[in-house]
Amino acid sequence: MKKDIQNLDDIKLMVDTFYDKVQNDDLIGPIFNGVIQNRWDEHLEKMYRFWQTILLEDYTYSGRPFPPHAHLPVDELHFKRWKELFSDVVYTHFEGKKADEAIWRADKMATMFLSKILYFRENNLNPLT
Ligand code: HEM
Repeated sequence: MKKDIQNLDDIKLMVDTFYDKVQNDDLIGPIFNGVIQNRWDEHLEKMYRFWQTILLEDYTYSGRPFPPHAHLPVDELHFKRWKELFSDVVYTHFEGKKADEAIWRADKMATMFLSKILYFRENNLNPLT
């Protein structure tokens, strides 16, 4: 039986495994690598803090998640792939309430990011002003 996500080591395993898959994905990998380039360590650190805040209620993240996504060349297909990779990774390693919550939260944020991106794009508005 698998365990649930319980501590920072679990978060690191989830984040490292997920972004490893992301970097090697033919659809979304190039988008991430194009923006992040040689700053992967910094991005991973930030994502540990993000998930630690959400799932462990240890408030180490204080950024604004949406702005870096505002102008990315992405649509529904990219978010679908992101969610597939994420739930594969989470359920490969974990099971339980926190694992389910991670998927649920990611799904809500993906829906929100995509609807904002499309709204601003379709209406020719700048999401960052
Ligand atoms: C196809 C979908 C996605 C793409 C291509 C994408 C790409 C990126 C990129 C390029 C960055 C900026 C890295 C940097 O310059 O430092 C970033 C940051 C981030 N992403 Fe995503 N992302 C996607 C979906 C998501 C989803 C669904 C979530 C929610 C769980 C998420 C959460 C975050 C967070 C929290 C940050 C850090 C924001 C900050 O700077 O504080 N992303 N993402």
